[in-house]
Amino acid sequence: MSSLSRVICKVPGSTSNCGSGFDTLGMAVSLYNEICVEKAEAAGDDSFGPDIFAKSEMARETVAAFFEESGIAPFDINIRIRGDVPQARGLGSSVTVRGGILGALAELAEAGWDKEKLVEVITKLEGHPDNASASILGGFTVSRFVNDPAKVEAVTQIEIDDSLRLIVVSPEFEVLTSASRGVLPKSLDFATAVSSINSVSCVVAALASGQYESLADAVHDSMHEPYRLKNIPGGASAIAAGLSAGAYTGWLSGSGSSVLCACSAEFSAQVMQAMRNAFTEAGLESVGRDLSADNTGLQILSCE
Ligand SMILES: Nc1ncnc2c1ncn2[C@@H]1O[C@H](COP(=O)(O)OP(=O)(O)OP(=O)(O)O)[C@@H](O)[C@H]1O
Ligand SMILES: N[C@@H](CCO)C(=O)O
Repeated sequence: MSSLSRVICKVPGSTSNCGSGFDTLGMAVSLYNEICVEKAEAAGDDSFGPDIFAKSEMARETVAAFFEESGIAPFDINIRIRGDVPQARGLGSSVTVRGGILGALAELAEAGWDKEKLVEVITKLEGHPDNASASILGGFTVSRFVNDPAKVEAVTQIEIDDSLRLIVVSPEFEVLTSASRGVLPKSLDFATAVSSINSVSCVVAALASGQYESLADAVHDSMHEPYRLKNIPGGASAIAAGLSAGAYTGWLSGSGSSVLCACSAEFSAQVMQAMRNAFTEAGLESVGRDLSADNTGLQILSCE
């Protein structure tokens, strides 16, 4: 057993799918949670945040997965979380929780896990790799799987510079990913599949080449957004308003409820205002954030 008693990780939130890149594309964003894992006997005060272990089924499931996967004998811990990633808004909050717990526990128990191992285990827990790859590795990520999205085979990571602004607007209500996956169709017709391949290829080409202006009008998703956006009042209008105000393109962030428009810095203020107005017109309060990509991913902030 290591002599460490407390480890703190910083984990960025993420936007996923990026249009039609369902379960495949993700991007870490400059919005963070910090997760503190401490041995129970070393428990500090609650100034960092309250211990969530007893209250959070997700935390307990993640801790159990760590001990099972590592083969290390379980020990008692406390888990504290603080930060700015809103829960159940399509910004990968669940991965910040799972990633922070696993990253900190792996240090605390000297499990020798690298970031690829963290992505593998989080992907198994989440059932898909898109948010996990982005938040742990940073940047824009393309995750490879064959048939089973819970089993990630490889990840390509691409740095995105901060000239690309990510205007994220989150309406006041939560959408649970598990529920939002339930509204999706069982099959798609051939024309929809072809159009989705075209859209997602254009997004990947623009982001990989750094020619962000070729994102213009790139996202035309008919795989998941139409089914989900109709349950988010103002969501489709917010993306359309952002495009009219000068954004290159826009998408439903993850499974929602946040929507995102990508633009150059000169348009960011007007794009955000237009997007927020669309939610106001739909009768919803919203929070707007002008973000960039995070190219670092999970970081260990301190080990004591
Ligand atoms: N700060 C937090 N503290 C405790 N639990 C959290 C926290 N943030 C998220 N969670 C857990 O994660 C759940 C939300 O996960 P979910 O996958 O539904 O949405 P998301 O990860 O925010 O969005 P998406 O997967 O679409 O990007 C919450 O219901 C809660 O169980
Ligand atoms: N690819 C996932 C991301 C949200 O967790 C989905 O759209 O359901």
